[in-house]
Amino acid sequence: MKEQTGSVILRCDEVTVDFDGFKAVQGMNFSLTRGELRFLIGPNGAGKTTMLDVICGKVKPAEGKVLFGGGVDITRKKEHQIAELGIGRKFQTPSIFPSLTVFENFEIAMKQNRGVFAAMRAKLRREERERIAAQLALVGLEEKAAWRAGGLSHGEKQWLEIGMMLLQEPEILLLDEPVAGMTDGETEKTGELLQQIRKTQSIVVVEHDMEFVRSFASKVTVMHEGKLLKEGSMEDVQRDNRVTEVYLGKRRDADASRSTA
Ligand SMILES: Nc1ncnc2c1ncn2[C@@H]1O[C@H](COP(=O)(O)OP(=O)(O)OP(=O)(O)O)[C@@H](O)[C@H]1O
Repeated sequence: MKEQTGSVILRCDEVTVDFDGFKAVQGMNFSLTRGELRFLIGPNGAGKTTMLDVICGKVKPAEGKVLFGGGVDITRKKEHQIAELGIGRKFQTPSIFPSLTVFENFEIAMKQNRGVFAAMRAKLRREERERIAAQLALVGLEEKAAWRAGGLSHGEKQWLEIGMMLLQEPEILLLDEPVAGMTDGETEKTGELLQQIRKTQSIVVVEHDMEFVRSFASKVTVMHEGKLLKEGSMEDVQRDNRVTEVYLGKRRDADASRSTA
């Protein structure tokens, strides 16, 4: 694993997505290396979520290619095939089982291919228990293993779902606004968790919280109107006039609507 750090794990070449004539993504290039924690930012409607949808197979591009790992073409593969190959997607709303305990949620994630009820009946092997324990510790939910998942805080639910994803052992995690609605403390903890995860996996995060991005990003990709606007360190990105314009323009609009309200 270690010697592979720095090699390309995902490449999107000239991806274009056409929604009935509207090009949500236009000729987008995106490349991710192993062990990277990449932030994908840009104003509303820039095409960020659509890019995640393309990578996980939910949306098929009209043009372009998506290559995974050593160059496996996943452009036309089905969503479940892409998940099996090792790309996990987390959506904004957590998909957990609220009436089951945190531990039971992990148990189901571990045995997902057996179906929910079969998974509940099947006895865990020792190594499976150990993997769950390790995941509980990683996401900081050890002491809440017996809690009903529905009783967790918003942040804890997000961590539970991230932990459940990790039990599937994906090579790439795609996260859409993971800190939306979190407290400052939860946001900080999420950043630290992502830093931990990137030691073994690669992560792409779509994010609007610029404070969070500033604190935890090494490389940032900025999209605007379906295209790549800028890529680099947060400092590089912030210094770029075109990026400032895109964001300031948005702020000016928001200010204008506030002052006329
Ligand atoms: N299924 C769809 N059909 C038609 N248009 C769509 C569809 N999904 C997204 N769009 C449009 O494509 C554009 C890009 O959307 P997308 O959700 O990818 O942007 P985004 O950068 O993630 O924005 P936000 O930050 O607001 O989530 C938007 O104009 C959106 O309205």
